[in-house]
Amino acid sequence: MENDRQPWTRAEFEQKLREKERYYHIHHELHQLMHSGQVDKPVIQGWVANRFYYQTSIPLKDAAIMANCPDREVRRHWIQRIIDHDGTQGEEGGIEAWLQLGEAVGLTREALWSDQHLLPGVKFAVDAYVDFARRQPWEVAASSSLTELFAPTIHQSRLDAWPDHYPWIEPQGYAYFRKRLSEARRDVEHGLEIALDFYRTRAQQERMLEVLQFKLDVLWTMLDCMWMAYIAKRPPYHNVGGRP
Ligand SMILES: O=C(O)c1cc(C(=O)O)c2c(n1)C(=O)C(=O)c1cc(C(=O)O)[nH]c1-2
Repeated sequence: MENDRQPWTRAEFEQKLREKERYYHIHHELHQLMHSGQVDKPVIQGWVANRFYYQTSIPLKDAAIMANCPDREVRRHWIQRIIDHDGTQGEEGGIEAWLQLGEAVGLTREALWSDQHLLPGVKFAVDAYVDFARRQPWEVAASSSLTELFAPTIHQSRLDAWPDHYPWIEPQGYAYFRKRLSEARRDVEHGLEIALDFYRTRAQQERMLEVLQFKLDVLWTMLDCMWMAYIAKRPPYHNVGGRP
């Protein structure tokens, strides 16, 4: 029977989470094209502009988790994620670093802040992530951030491959990816601890795999939308004269 099944041990459960790497957006064809130097400037610009919406939504997502969390110790820890992105006096943070990435690929700050390049499907996917964090128990929402288990590899791969393929990108643009290498590892340590403590029964553990899949779907869907717009050159309303 469903409830009679043994829970996975912590090590087994962590292994199951790590196996989800197979669906990480590092394997999306758009990321593969970007990684192998096969996209042109407008594609990189489109990706940077659309991802900006994700970057600016992450602190809203983390604030929603904190708003639902009665545990002071957890909040003391979790607040660092908001500071990482929003910055603080003397330490500008990830959103500023992403704006510099925008400038390094030839976009203005105004273009990023105005969302003028933001595709509706990317917006829907990112909003679904923030909405999930607002509605779910804080432990569940917290564990959905665990796609970050796989993020240092993708950040490192950009640092390794992009300067050769895209020499026109100004070097200061890479600070964001460098900064995230250590931040993501630290976030994952805390996120894993929460998830491994919270999901105890086998049914709960399996539910956690679905939560992680939801987050993988968010990331994958963002790239599907960008693929349609920038690779297939079929942005929304392309056959009826473009967006109003
Ligand atoms: O560039 C990427 O591929 C990537 C992926 C992810 C992720 O896996 O969610 C994050 C980030 N970057 C990132 O920079 C970041 O700050 C971040 C926060 C979170 C989160 O869910 O709380 N994911 C990610």
